[in-house]
Amino acid sequence: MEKMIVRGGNRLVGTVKAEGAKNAVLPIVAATILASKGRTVLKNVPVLSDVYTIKNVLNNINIDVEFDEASNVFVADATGDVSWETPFEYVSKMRASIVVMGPLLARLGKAKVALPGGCAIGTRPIDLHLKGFEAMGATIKIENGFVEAYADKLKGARIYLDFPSVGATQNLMMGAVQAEGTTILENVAREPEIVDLARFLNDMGAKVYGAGTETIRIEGVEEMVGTTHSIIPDRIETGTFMVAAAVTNGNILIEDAISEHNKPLISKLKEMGVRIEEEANGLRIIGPEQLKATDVKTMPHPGFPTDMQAQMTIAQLVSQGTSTMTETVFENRFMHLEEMRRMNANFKIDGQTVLLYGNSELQGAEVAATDLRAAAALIIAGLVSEGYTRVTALEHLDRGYYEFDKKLRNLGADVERINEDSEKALSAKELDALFV
Ligand SMILES: CC(=O)N[C@H]1[C@@H](OP(=O)(O)OP(=O)(O)OC[C@H]2O[C@@H](n3ccc(=O)[nH]c3=O)[C@H](O)[C@@H]2O)O[C@H](CO)[C@@H](O)[C@@H]1O
Ligand SMILES: C=C(OP(=O)(O)O)C(=O)O
Repeated sequence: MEKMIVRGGNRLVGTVKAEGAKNAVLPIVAATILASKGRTVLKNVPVLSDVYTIKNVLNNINIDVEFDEASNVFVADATGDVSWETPFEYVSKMRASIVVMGPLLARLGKAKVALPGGCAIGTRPIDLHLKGFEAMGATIKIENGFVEAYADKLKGARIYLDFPSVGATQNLMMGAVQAEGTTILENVAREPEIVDLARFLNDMGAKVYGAGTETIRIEGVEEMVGTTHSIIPDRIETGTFMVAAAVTNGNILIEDAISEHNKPLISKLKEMGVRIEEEANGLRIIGPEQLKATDVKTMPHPGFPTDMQAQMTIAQLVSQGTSTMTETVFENRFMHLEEMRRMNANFKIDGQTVLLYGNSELQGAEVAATDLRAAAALIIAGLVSEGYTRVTALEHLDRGYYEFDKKLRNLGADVERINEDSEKALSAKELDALFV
């Protein structure tokens, strides 16, 4: 097992590049199932453990996949006999695996997928996905932890989502591309990752209109064909570096960052005194000497993203004055703050809202990542804490951040990723020596 050791106190200065977006690539890889003809070539695919999980899911259903880490190119050939069953092993590892259901149902008329269950951030049901498939004529059976769906041919339908769920929007879009007739999806998710998926599907031959708005219309087509597509930059990885620069009084350029995708975060950071400038090849972030307090509420896009909530709370903790953070998307996403208590953070949780008392004098401590964004938030906290912070459970970090330690080090942070056992043997002097 590995842990991240962070020594606080350094400003982040320099250039960092945004990877391809995890939350865009996962459904897009699932969509390659639809291509009964031709190979699909995906570019700008990030090297993340979640990408390997979805790759394994595809391998398991007889799709040929190759991923070249050096070039970030992922190739999928789904022209063979695709199987309808995806094993528990991968779905249990990564909830996003559920998005193979729509493409399998569209292509084969049946799909069997392990029920994903909840995770550290909330219960995460899939009722909206299933209700949508039912409205399109599918029969759903839930048995022994698996959900099975059958429909000789899905039929176009008008479906209103009770909540603009990202996964349900993607699953239903992919189910509808080969359905009979027209599907209208209302109150859908509007995230940039939905738009990227729609572009990809359209390049494969689909007729998807309105992605990025509240209503998506899909005209069913007969056939989907492999294509070439480049994944959009990761707005959450970008946002994570924006916050890291903001709290360290840093000055960094995030190459390939798209400001349009990060509007709510940019607006809040500006309110806190951060300078954000658009440059030809990305976004420059200049953190102030002292951040100002601000109140934030997470919402579906174009609201403030829940995936930036944990990182933002660290900025709020070190800002001047009291801030609030209200989490409306997931019911249990303040777990990182319980860890932050060990780092001397001062806050009070009241239901969905946390009151963050600023000017916290954060102190290094040993803390465990409870989920992916908690991992990034705790490491950012380490950057502005006195002394050493040790962050464990890095398997969460690796789901969504490529070489996070190396990228931070290149920006001047004192961060080392080492084996937990070897760290136990290090004296204080040897720890200091890690960073000279
Ligand atoms: C791989 C991926 O893209 N993951 C993102 C996706 O997750 P995911 O697609 O799982 O998130 P959803 O938008 O579906 O979930 C949002 C809320 O809706 C609820 N819900 C969802 C589906 C359903 O059938 N019933 C239901 O009640 C969930 O429990 C949650 O409270 O969007 C989330 C919200 O922006 C992000 O945090 C995740 O990073
Ligand atoms: C919650 C996240 O991802 P997932 O939906 O894959 O758990 C995330 O990316 O922050």
